[in-house]
Amino acid sequence: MAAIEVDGLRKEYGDVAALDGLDLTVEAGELYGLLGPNGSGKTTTIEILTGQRTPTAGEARVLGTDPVTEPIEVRRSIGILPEREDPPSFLTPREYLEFVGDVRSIPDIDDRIAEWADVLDFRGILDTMSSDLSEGERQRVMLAQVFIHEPDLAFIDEPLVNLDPLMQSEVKATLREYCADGNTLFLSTHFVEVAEQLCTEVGIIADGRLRTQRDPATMDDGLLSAYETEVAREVSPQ
Ligand SMILES: Nc1ncnc2c1ncn2[C@@H]1O[C@H](COP(=O)(O)OP(=O)(O)OP(=O)(O)O)[C@@H](O)[C@H]1O
Repeated sequence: MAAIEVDGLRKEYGDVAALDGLDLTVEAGELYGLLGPNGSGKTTTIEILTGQRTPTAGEARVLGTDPVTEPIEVRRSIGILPEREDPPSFLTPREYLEFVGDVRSIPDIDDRIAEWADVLDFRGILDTMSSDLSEGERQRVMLAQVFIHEPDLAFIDEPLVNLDPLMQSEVKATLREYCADGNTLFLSTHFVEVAEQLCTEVGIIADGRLRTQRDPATMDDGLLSAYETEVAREVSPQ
């Protein structure tokens, strides 16, 4: 069974068709990157697949479950980090992750908090109010909440945004390790280099449709060239 299957997904916001017949399949164990320009439909795709938004038409399966009819079941079984999401300003990272532990019924939450604070290097700020954290520190706490319940599949919108180069490299290693253990990651990004360096499979989306889906390592001319061709085709169809 594929981890994610999307068939003819369409989403209209008034006159805007954010998704216009999106088809894609993500096999289990892939580190999948959905790459596309601003406004191409990446966030809308993640919102539908994580049960936050209803499509106008089309179907999807996430770990075999329909996120439209069974959104709570899907959200329980996955990890999610939406774009520009922070821990609550009035809680410390420890309090926030304990709260996540309650919501997700994690019995050994104290041990998991210690483990993820080590992996993502934020042990020193566990008891600092989140309002006093830098953007990169908040991003690391949010990444911890994605993985703390050990989901088989996680969705992350722009995973490396706000992180300094050293932390980007740590997070990339963590994401690769997560997939090497047999789990699946679905990332969205508009950075070609992030997709090229990190992902085992990349789908290029433009104007709400999947243009191509490949392993970037097999692209003779590189991902940037494919991206320019697919996205330029959309901007200038001649
Ligand atoms: N809630 C909304 N109401 C109306 N239009 C929306 C809404 N959300 C998204 N759109 C429109 O749908 C299209 C796709 O938006 P979406 O956020 O999915 O793209 P994206 O690829 O994630 O963009 P970015 O890289 O800028 O985050 C855009 O034209 C956007 O303006």
